[in-house]
This record gives sequence, structure tokens and C-alpha cells, in this order.
Amino acid sequence: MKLLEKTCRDIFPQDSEMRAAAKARLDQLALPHWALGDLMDLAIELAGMTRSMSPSFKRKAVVTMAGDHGVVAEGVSKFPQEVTPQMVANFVNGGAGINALARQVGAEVLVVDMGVNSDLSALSAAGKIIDKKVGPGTNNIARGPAMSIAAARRAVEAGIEVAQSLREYDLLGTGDMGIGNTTPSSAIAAVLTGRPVEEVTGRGTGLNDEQYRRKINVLEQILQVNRPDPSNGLEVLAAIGGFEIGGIAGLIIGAAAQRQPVLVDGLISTAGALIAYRIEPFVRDYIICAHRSVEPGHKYMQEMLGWPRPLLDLNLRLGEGTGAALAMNIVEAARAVLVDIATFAEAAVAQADK
Ligand SMILES: Cc1cc2ncn([C@H]3O[C@H](COP(=O)(O)O)[C@@H](O)[C@H]3O)c2cc1C
Ligand SMILES: O=C(O)c1cccnc1
Repeated sequence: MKLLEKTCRDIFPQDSEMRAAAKARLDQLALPHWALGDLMDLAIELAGMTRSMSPSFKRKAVVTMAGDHGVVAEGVSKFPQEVTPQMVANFVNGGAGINALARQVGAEVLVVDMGVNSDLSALSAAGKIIDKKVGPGTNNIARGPAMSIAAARRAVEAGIEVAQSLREYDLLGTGDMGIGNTTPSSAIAAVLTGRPVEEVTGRGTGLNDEQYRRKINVLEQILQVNRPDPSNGLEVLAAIGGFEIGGIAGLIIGAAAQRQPVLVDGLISTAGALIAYRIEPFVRDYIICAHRSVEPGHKYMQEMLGWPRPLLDLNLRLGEGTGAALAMNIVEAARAVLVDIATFAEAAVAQADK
């Protein structure tokens, strides 16, 4: 059996007994009922995912998957393609947004070359990035498919291999880097949510009105040229995806098989999560939607994943895993609610009269 199918076979729903036990304890905490709101709901999720009443999130990593996109030839980004490898170098040097926010929460940043259009072999030889390059960037999806079905499978299986190498971690976050990647992500959003292009397309790195109109036209063209079967995750990835989006999908599938909670970042990461969800619906039990991106399609994608309200809503539009890193603070807080707060009985506090 192939790695993807074998890994999906190991994905099970959350543990319902552990969820019930967590709820029973949270119901008894010495505070007005459910007064810590969404943190308490999140604590139930964490117990169900980890099968533990006292989960620990000491070892944390954000995995930032990088890849390039042939569709940049259509003028869909504000920035040139060289920025992708330049930002990879910035990640390695510790100077990017994700480095600052991961450091703040005690998470490592692991950078994966899924398909950057540049030779990064010196960085991988030095052990500074993980080399899973599927190809030197995707084909231009305004003209044809992004990649072959075989390459789509390779990308997802590479993501699974990365997850398997992180088995010892307690909490994972997804991240992306790839100039132009809001375009395939919006295309995936349109195909999988069924929403019209205008509702799921944003300005990415900051397009002006004219550039934004162009991006919408390019997206219409992408959907006319490529008509993947929305029920087939690998086919959607091959038609209109990206190598890093496939890697993110695989990372999520691998994390779910290992019962590791995975914080899903912004628009691009959520496109990866939707691909994973199409391949194996039970991955949803291990996904935590970290934040709501400024990109308008994000909302509909998160609704599909069962997260109408993600943990944070801070007007972020960066990617890299920054929202996932930030939300690790909230996961730690939910853990503390479950583990560190006394019940009425333990604290000898009188319960409500009625
Ligand atoms: C310096 C810089 C750092 C970034 N870090 C993440 N992104 C984000 O912006 C890009 C997607 O936007 P678009 O589709 O408009 O190109 C991706 O690389 C994403 O990770 C960046 C973009 C830039 C320019
Ligand atoms: O939602 C995101 O993660 C995002 C939005 C714009 C540009 N890059 C990333």
C-alpha cells in the first residue's frame, strides 16, 4: 500500500471518552459555568485529539513549506518570484515574521523546500532546510494543470514524511512561502466551496485596484482551463494547486495519523487543509483553525472545516505560519484551563444556589 493510503488508514476520530471526561471536569471548575468560553471548548478538543486529560505542549514546531508558482507570469502578485528564495534565507537567518512569533511562543521553525524555483541545495546540505523539492515551481495554471497527478501525490507524501520526522513534537503549526500562492489558494477555495471567484479572491501582498481586477480575470481563466473533480483532492491539487500546498496537506494528514493537534494558518495553509480534508475527512478532528486572514475566501474555507470562528482575528495577511505560531499561546492557555484550575470541590468553593 502507498504511503498516503497507509497513513489515512491510521487516522481515527477524536477519543469520545476523553472528550466526555474533559467536559465533566471543566463543568466542575470553580468559576461561573463555562466562563472561560472558547478556551474550554478548545480544551475538550485537545483532550480528544491527544487522548489525554493532561496534555503537554512542550515541543512545538511551525513547518513553513516553500514553493513557486508558474502563474506569476500572469502578473498576479505585487512581488517578483526571487522573493521566495530570499525569504527562505531570511527564515534560516531568523529574521522573518515567523521567526519572531515562533520564538515568542517557544516553537521551532522548520523550513521545507517543496518546489522553490531556485537551487537551495547549499542550505539543505548544511541542514538548514529540509529538501523535499518536487520540481522547480508549478506550471502556469492559467494555461493548464499545475502538475501531474504523480507530482501531486509526491508533494502530499513528502508532507507526510515531514510529519513522521516530527513524531516527537506535541503541537504543530503549518506555514507557507511562495510568491503568487494566494492565486492557487483562491482557485482551490472557489472549486471546493463552490463560491464565485470575486468572493474568494483578495489582494494578496497588496495589489492595487487594477491589479486586483486582473487577478480576478486570471482566476476566472484558471477555472475555465482546469476543471478538476471537486471530490478528488489529489486531482484538485494537481490541476490548480502548488507544491507547498500539497506539502501542507500531507503534513496535516501525517499529524492526524499521529494524533498531533495541528494549527492551520492563513489562506494558503487552509487551502492545504481543504485538500487534506477532501482526501481524508477525519483529518478535521485534528485541525485547529488558528486565525481569520484578511483574504475574503478564508472565512468560507474555515466554515467547511467546522471552524466558523477561528481562535484569533487580528487582520493578519502574511502567512509563513505567523497566525499558527500566535495561536500556540491560546492552545497553551486552553491546556492550563484543563490542567491547572481547581474544581469547586478541590478549592472548597460553594456552588451556585440553583
Ligand atoms: C517579503 C514577503 C514576505 C512574505 N512572507 C509571506 N508572504 C506571503 O505572500 C505571498 C502570497 O501573496 P501573493 O499571492 O500576493 O504573492 C506568499 O509568499 C505568502 O507566504 C510574503 C510576501 C512577501 C512579499
Ligand atoms: O492569509 C494568508 O496567510 C496570506 C494572505 C496574503 C498573503 N500571504 C498570506
